[in-house]
Amino acid sequence: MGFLKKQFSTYLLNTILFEVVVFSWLWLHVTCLGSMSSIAVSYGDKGSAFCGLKSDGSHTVTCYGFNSAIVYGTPSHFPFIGLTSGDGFVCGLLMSSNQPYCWGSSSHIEMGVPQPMVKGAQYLEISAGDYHVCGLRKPLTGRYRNISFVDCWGYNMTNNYEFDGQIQSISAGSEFNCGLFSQNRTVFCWGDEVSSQVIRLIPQGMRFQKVSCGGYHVCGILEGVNSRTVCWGRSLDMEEEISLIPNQGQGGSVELAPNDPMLSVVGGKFHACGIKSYDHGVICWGLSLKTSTEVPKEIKVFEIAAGNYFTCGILAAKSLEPICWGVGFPTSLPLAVSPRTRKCFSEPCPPSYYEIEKDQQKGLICKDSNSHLCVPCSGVCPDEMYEKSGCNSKSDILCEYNCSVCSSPECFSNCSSSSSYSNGDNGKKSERFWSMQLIVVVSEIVFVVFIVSVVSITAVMYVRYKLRDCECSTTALNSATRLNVGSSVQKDNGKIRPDGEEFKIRRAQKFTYEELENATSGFKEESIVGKGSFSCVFKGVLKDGTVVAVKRAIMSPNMQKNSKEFHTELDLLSRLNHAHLLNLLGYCEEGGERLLVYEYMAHGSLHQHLHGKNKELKEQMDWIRRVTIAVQAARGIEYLHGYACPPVIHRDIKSSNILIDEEHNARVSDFGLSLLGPTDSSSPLAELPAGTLGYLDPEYYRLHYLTTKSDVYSFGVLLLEILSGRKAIDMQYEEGNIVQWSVPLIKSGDIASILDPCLKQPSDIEALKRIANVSCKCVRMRGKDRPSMDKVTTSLERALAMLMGSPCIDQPILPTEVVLGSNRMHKKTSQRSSNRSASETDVVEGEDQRFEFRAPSWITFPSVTSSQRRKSSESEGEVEVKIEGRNFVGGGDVLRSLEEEIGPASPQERLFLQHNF
Ligand SMILES: Nc1ncnc2c1ncn2[C@@H]1O[C@H](COP(=O)(O)OP(=O)(O)OP(=O)(O)O)[C@@H](O)[C@H]1O
Repeated sequence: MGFLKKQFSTYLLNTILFEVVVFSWLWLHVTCLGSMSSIAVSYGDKGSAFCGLKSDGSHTVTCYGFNSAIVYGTPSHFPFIGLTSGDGFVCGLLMSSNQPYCWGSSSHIEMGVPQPMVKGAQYLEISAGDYHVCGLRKPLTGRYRNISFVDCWGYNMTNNYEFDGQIQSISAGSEFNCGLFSQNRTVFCWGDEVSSQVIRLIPQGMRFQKVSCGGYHVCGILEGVNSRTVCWGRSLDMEEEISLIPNQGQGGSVELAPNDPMLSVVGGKFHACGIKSYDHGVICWGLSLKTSTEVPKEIKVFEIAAGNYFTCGILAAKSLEPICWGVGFPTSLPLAVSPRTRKCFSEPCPPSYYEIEKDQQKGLICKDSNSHLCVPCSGVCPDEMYEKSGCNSKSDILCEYNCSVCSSPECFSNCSSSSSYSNGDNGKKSERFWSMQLIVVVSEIVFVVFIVSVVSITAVMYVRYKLRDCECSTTALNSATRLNVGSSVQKDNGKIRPDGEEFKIRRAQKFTYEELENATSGFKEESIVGKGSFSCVFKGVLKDGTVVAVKRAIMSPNMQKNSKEFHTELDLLSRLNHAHLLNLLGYCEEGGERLLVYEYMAHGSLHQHLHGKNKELKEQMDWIRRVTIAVQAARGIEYLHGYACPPVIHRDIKSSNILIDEEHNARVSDFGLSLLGPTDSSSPLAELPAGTLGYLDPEYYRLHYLTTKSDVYSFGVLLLEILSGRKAIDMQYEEGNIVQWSVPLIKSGDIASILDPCLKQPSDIEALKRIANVSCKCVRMRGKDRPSMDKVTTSLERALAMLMGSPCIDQPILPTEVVLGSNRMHKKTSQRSSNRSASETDVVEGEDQRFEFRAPSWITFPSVTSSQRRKSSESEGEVEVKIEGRNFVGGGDVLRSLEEEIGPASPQERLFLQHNF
């Protein structure tokens, strides 16, 4: 960008040159609503007025305008040092006594010399606000030289103010005043702060040349060659019922001063204007009334003064005549005003002064007609300009834009506009300029686009890099689920890879078949601890003495299915790590053998405890232990949904998949049916739903709409199982389906009748009531109406705390042992909060579904050979029905309520539902 600009600048330097004549006076007094100057403008109900010191050198004042009290009350014979004005009045600093003298129609300012007056007080400067005027006393000498006094008269201000330190100048705002300390050049303000806040907002550590107040703001010109302007305060009085618009080309806030170097600034009610130091042009900013006239273009002025909504200046080029803009200014001003800085010399102007040209001297008379009327030369040229010719007795310094270092819009526009005025081949130069400018603009756009692209690409790559583990995992699973058993190769995106080669097995150890055979004493019958749909589970002892459970895939004709589930579980368990998930220790894959090695769960499954023949075992499962297990299982599932990356939907939550370790902690097991998500939510479900009868989410079955809420449904059934001690489906009862039986009872408030009769009811069943309510919400027909697992966990934790008699049910009793083996990119946004109110203990209604998706196309459900299978658990001989298809028979009311909620079922679905419920 800089390179292009440089080329452009060089080009401009060679082709464009134009000149700007700059006038400047080294010292001009600042004016505000009424700071002292050779001109003053009054405003208010009685009309505006313009007063100026006559140009004949008499220092007497003449006023014009609509306020007759000012115009006719003008003390025309008193010479004044300077003038100031406010709402309906004008004051002048008398040359004879250095005291203020005021006239006009103000009810706050006395006509004549304002009283009370400190005897003998002489003033260096006076300045008027809306309804008051202040005078800066001449500096004291001797031991009081470091004390300054300011006397004020008028509304709310009549007082003598004492300040430590010498004050260089003062300026009055609407109802406040500011001063500038001579020594450190800092600004201080006093008076009413409420509407302006100018005291609080004073910029710290800045040194000012001048300061000037407006209605509710202050502007100061900073020290230094740049003479930058800084404004602060509130430009807008909220109580004003007037419509204000930003000044043309400038921001709406008066605090946003332009960067141009300034000679002086003045403040109106909501606006400010300044004289630019390099060309004496005027620039205004802030807010003005809609009907305001703009600053006349290309005027050059010696001095300016601001009223409330208008500003007046003394034209430098047109016989020193006044000119005003804004709203409500006095019109037809025939007055020529002498610049306060003019001097008459008998000799030609001395160094740093130059003579005002004769044609501009109309009306400006020196006492001696042979004298030379001189004014001070301007200071130095601003940054973007250079001094083309210096100050001499006949002319001011001449500054010219240095087009090679343009940075401001003014500089650019001046440089460009000058091209059309340069002599010779003007047209061509202009054309070249604009074509060059076009090139520059296009180049800049291309450059910006390039930078944005580079930054975006870098950001995307960085994010991808950070997410690489997550993606890898998906890929691995993707591959795993596509694996074809029976052939030693698999296809993935057209690439042929050796079977299982790319599995990312991190912690799982690879065992030989022989090792596991030895550990289980040759897989003998006595070692079997359980049987699943596709596997037998054996207890075994490894060489190092570790007791393990070895899950051996049943050798079936459907090898592809076995292998698929084997790899799904292998892959999932390898990447998951949580205190309440069953840990995978290793695996073996040799020939047709598929074996997974787990930690051994000494106390079997929750199903065995709840529904086993051993009554003692069931009774051992007291309420606290049951709810503890529920909380732990909930945490495990919550981890799968919220923390695992990618999130995992278990799909087969049931009591036989909740195992219990030596310390009676629950572990969620059996990931054979688990799916990873989320992925492309628009992908249709590839195959049929799977799960276990009684636990299966009806919405998932009906609509194939798989979400984490499907697990929530199953978990709800599990909770009902824990509370009632009944199986999910138990045909020995009239109401065989646990949901159908218990939910109406819970809803009617009859909790006691669903509680397990094997256990004594706790004295306070409130905790169990809460759990029952949670389970009801979990088994709602629509997934989106069910709570998320984190909400369920929180509710259960609180219920457990209650059950254990914890004084503070907001604090979970069990530590949350989330061991994050996978990254937390998918960590839920709604973290459980321990400081929720007790009223929130119930799960939130209408919870959003965080990982709602349709199963992606790459997921293949276990293929179905039989629509319904019976699985016998070796250890308990119980019967559990597992479904993977739709061919079912049976009946029930649930179907009706489901139909009411999610629409009528197809004949096939009706069969399933009738059978299932
Ligand atoms: N790590 C283990 N420690 C002790 N017993 C276990 C272990 N894993 C499984 N079991 C026992 O083996 C039984 C069968 O487990 P498995 O995970 O193979 O099948 P399932 O989940 O019960 O049935 P399905 O696979 O059809 O869903 C369990 O119910 C449990 O009793």
